[in-house]
Amino acid sequence: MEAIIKLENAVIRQQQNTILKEVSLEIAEGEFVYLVGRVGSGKTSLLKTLYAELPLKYGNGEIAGYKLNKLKKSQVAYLRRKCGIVFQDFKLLTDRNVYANLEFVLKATGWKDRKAIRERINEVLEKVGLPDKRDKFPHQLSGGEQQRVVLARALLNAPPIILADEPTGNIDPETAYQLVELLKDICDSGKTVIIATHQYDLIHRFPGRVFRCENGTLHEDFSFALPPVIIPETEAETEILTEIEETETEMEIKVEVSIDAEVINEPEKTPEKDKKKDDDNDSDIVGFELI
Ligand SMILES: Nc1ncnc2c1ncn2[C@@H]1O[C@H](COP(=O)(O)OP(=O)(O)OP(=O)(O)O)[C@@H](O)[C@H]1O
Repeated sequence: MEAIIKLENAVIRQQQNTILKEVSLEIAEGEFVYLVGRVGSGKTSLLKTLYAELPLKYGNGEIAGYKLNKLKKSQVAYLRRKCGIVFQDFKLLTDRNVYANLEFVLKATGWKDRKAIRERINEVLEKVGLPDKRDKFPHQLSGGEQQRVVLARALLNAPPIILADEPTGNIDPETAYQLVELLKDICDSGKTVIIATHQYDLIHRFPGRVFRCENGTLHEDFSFALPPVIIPETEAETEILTEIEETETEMEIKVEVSIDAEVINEPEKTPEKDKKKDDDNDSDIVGFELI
């Protein structure tokens, strides 16, 4: 499939400082992608480069058909319409309710017809599961609900790409799962989703491609393709998992004991001349006899 995001030997910079270099990646339409890495490793800078808040001066980059290194000022707004942005610092406007927050964005992007605006706002609020919160002000919503409204706002112009920087940063684990599940559903409807996160449990629960910012560059990280950690949701699941863990531990102990027994019962094979040396090194076997 054709890549909707492409970087080739790109240098990601903040002011005059190089944050990441030799960055190459290709992301296809409809992919679910995580960006991980330590604090300050360059995740936000990379996302900001993708939506042209930071300029790309060295290397090549293309997003939704726009060439990042040859971008004209007049194209920036059009490129940004291709990206729904869920960033911590793109907060909701506190002086107006949810509906007015969303209406503001639609009007700013050229929507005029009141009926069409109302229908679109109802659609996105429905999508994020908040149709009954349209009249609430941001301070009347929980952190998770506010993040959903931010996501609804990102979806307004039906962008093919969603860029989310730590979208679950300030919300509790269960609400975080619900938000990422929503992002996954959005991805399954054909959009490309990139999430920068420190929460690896999200990756195990909702697998995707993972890229890691490390040592001043970016590489794809395949270690998350290991079997997922199962997180119990109900008391019954917790009991089953505990039982499995206990059985596994019991089996491990049995195996260890039988191996120990074999070691202890094994006939002496050491030639006489080496016996003294072996005896000196066998303190661990003496320990087994205590079992
Ligand atoms: N506006 C700025 N001006 C100069 N340097 C900056 C600016 N913003 C970030 N940096 C620097 O760029 C580097 C990468 O920061 P960035 O925010 O991209 O990292 P990050 O991986 O997103 O970190 P975190 O996990 O904390 O969000 C850091 O060394 C940071 O200090």
